[in-house]
Amino acid sequence: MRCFVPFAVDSPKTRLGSFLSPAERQSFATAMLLDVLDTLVSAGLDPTVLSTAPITDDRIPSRATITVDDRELTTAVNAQLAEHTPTLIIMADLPLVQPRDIPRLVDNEAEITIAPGLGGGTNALVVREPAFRVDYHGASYLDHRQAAVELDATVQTVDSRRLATDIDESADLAEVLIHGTGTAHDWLVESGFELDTTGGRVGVHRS
Ligand SMILES: Nc1nc2c(ncn2[C@@H]2O[C@H](COP(=O)(O)OP(=O)(O)OP(=O)(O)O)[C@@H](O)[C@H]2O)c(=O)[nH]1
Ligand SMILES: C[C@H](OP(=O)(O)O)C(=O)O
Repeated sequence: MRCFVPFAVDSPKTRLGSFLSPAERQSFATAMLLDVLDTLVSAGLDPTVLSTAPITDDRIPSRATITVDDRELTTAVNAQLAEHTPTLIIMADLPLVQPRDIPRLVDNEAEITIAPGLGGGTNALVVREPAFRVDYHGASYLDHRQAAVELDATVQTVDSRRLATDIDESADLAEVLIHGTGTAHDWLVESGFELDTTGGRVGVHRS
């Protein structure tokens, strides 16, 4: 199955801006991308990074093809969907996803399969209906369900904690420290992040 991983090269992860410098945000975003690519390759897929700009990190080309499209996310993804289905679109900020999670997406026969993110985004999507188009941001999980209904397409939701955990805000970093096993986890540890268990909900602090 065709598989695209959208990736914003310039100024990624702005919501982590109070914890990470711009260079660190780029480095951490790349670490998460590496985890996602390793998972996809281990699951037998041949991913393409749908990138806003060329990627200079030499660890990426051995894991994926890189396609550069500097249009915004929804436009770039829809251009790919217009060419061919079935297609898997999976985000680059899902470092907890493991190879065993991927068959739940790609082996599903529904015309639209959605793994929602916490907060209502669309973390992964398999499109088998050629007329379907994405509309990201906001509660895009609901928007994508509605778009499928309007096309009379069958919809399946994949309820998975690992697929749902997109790393957007500082509280999400604790999830990577607790459950992560790959490059993003190691990046946080090497950058001095530790769990902060002093308050109510576990967070992170930097030593
Ligand atoms: N190709 C492409 N990918 C994008 C674009 N914007 C975001 N992405 C990717 O889409 C996924 C979800 O991104 P978001 O969490 O919405 O945005 P972000 O830039 O990573 O983070 P914020 O700046 O905090 O919103 C990640 O894999 C991003 O790298 C875009 O304009 N084009
Ligand atoms: C791309 C967007 O991500 P979020 O802004 O929810 O992280 C979405 O899933 O619609």
